[in-house]
Amino acid sequence: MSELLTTAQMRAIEAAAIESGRVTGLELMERAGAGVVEAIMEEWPALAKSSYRAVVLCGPGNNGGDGFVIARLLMEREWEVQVFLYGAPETLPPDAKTNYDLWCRLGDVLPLSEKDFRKDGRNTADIYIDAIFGTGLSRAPDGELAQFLRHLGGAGGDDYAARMVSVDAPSGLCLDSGRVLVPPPPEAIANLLDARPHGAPVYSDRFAALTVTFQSAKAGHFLAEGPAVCGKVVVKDIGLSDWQKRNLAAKGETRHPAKGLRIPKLFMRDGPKGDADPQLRHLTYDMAMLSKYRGAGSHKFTYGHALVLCGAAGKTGAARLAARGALRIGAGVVSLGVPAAAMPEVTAQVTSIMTARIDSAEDLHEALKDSRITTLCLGPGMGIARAASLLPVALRAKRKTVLDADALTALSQDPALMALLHDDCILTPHAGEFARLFPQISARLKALAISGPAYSKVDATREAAAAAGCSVLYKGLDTVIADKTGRAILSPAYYSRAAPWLATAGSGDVLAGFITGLLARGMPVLVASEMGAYLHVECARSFGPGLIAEDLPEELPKVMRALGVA
Ligand SMILES: NC(=O)C1=CN([C@@H]2O[C@H](COP(=O)(O)OP(=O)(O)OC[C@H]3O[C@@H](n4cnc5c(N)ncnc54)[C@H](O)[C@@H]3O)[C@@H](O)[C@H]2O)[C@@H](O)CC1
Ligand SMILES: Nc1ncnc2c1ncn2[C@@H]1O[C@H](COP(=O)(O)OP(=O)(O)O)[C@@H](O)[C@H]1O
Ligand SMILES: [K+]
Repeated sequence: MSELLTTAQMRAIEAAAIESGRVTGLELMERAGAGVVEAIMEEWPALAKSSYRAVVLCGPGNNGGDGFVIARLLMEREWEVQVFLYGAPETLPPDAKTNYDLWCRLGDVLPLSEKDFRKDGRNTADIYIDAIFGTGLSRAPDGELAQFLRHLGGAGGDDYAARMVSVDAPSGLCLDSGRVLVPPPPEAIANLLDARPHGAPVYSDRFAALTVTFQSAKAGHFLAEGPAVCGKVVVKDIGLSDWQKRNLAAKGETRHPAKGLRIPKLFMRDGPKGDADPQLRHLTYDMAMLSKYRGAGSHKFTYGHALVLCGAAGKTGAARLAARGALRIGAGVVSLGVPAAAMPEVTAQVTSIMTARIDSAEDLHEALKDSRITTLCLGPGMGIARAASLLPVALRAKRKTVLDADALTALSQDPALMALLHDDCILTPHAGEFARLFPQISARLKALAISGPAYSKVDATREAAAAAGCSVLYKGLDTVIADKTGRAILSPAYYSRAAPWLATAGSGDVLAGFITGLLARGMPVLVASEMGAYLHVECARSFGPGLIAEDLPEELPKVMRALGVA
């Protein structure tokens, strides 16, 4: 687990460090610049062996200040360095101005314009440093600057991405939301190189080969367009971990010393270890905790009985996939609740999964008299009408409940059903289902991001969970899981964890099954959901090309063993 920071949290941590008197802003800037140079040499070891040519593009704030440090450090390595500045030197903040002055003893600074930049073959450098905007981006770049960024983004046919190193963020990317900010119409429309219905982003594709950020990755590196434009993200320690740890209030929030803001923390599972933060350990289990008890006295019901409600004949595959996922992940007993007419189809297909005839709400009510059924899963292949008829009984039973697919559609059509959701429910919508369930939140998320911090998928998922009164797992390559109190975990399938083979029919059904199985085993809802999402991606990565949904549960034994589950 690692923590993802918002820009406000980063500022709060930096302010706390500087206020302590143990470090100055200038020292932090020097460490940041040195971190970028180090990351460049690690990424391209050949560059460390000789002197090359760099172009450094500096902006009007401290991101630009980092740029002047980088320019100086590269020149100390006898590189040829060309520096451009967007904005006036006299308005640079103090630390950036100090580094500007230091650089001016070594070389020139040219005003940043596309014309000057392209003159004299300046697009032939070995490395470009994008130090225009970082965490201080407050609105979309517009006018000539937007034009210039589009040029850097490859709009004019020159391709800089393979040699571009962004400091903290590709300039124009909102580090809270991962949205590339877009200048408002009509200017965006006038500048369109690539006409889109809602205006063109400043740039829309891969922008940098490497993005070097400081202390912790920011949410925007892993959300929305962030991964596409950052290339690769490297985090460099600049010595703020004491303050990052201390800046934690009892409920897992960052305090903002200046404004008294309380910002809930955001975690990302990026490995099998869960020990992110002592105060949140209950949320962040190690994978090893999936092991089954080795001593005497445990039996199948120790690991819970999950009931997966199945749809009509010809539509039972989705529920069977979910049930198989729940069983493989370690639920003690898994049953399918099957309509009579679908029973022959289901029984012909399953062996270790049990079946129970459930035609009606009364049948479900009867089945739930068995208190050993701890967990329910409704939705995959169920049909909307069947979901709507079984949901009232299922929700009133107050078991741990996973709601996916048709159950989500049924919920979105009936506010009375929504009102029955409770703490132990988890909704697992993809973007289309999310839009049906939470149309206003979804519209806000889809709107153009013009100013920062832009509304993010984390904001949207937290808001949806609060509105629904239960937990929500909003699927995608940047899956976000939140509970109604605002606790949130990001489960990305990006960068080194990319899992494109998951884009296959039925993979969402298996995810619902994984979460169902973990809930049956007794895990809290948020833990089961984030662990299920993590294992889902791991199974896809482990299997690789050719993956179909059936393979996901079958890959679990190998994946769990590799993650230390005994
Ligand atoms: N916070 C920290 O702990 C540290 C920050 N450092 C660097 O400082 C950066 C943050 O510095 P700042 O807060 O000065 O912010 P930035 O340097 O990212 O940008 C802020 C400046 O850009 C202007 N601006 C914002 N959006 C604009 C737009 N669309 N068009 C034109 N101008 C725009 C603002 O008015 C302000 O002058 C970080 O990204 C990082 O690179 C590092 O030096 C080390 C430590
Ligand atoms: N390209 C991709 N990379 C990583 N994960 C993906 C990708 N495409 C889809 N997924 C994941 O696969 C699952 C698909 O679920 P869903 O949309 O409900 O599909 P289905 O209904 O076919 O099962 C989600 O967990 C989603 O996050
Ligand atoms: K930048």
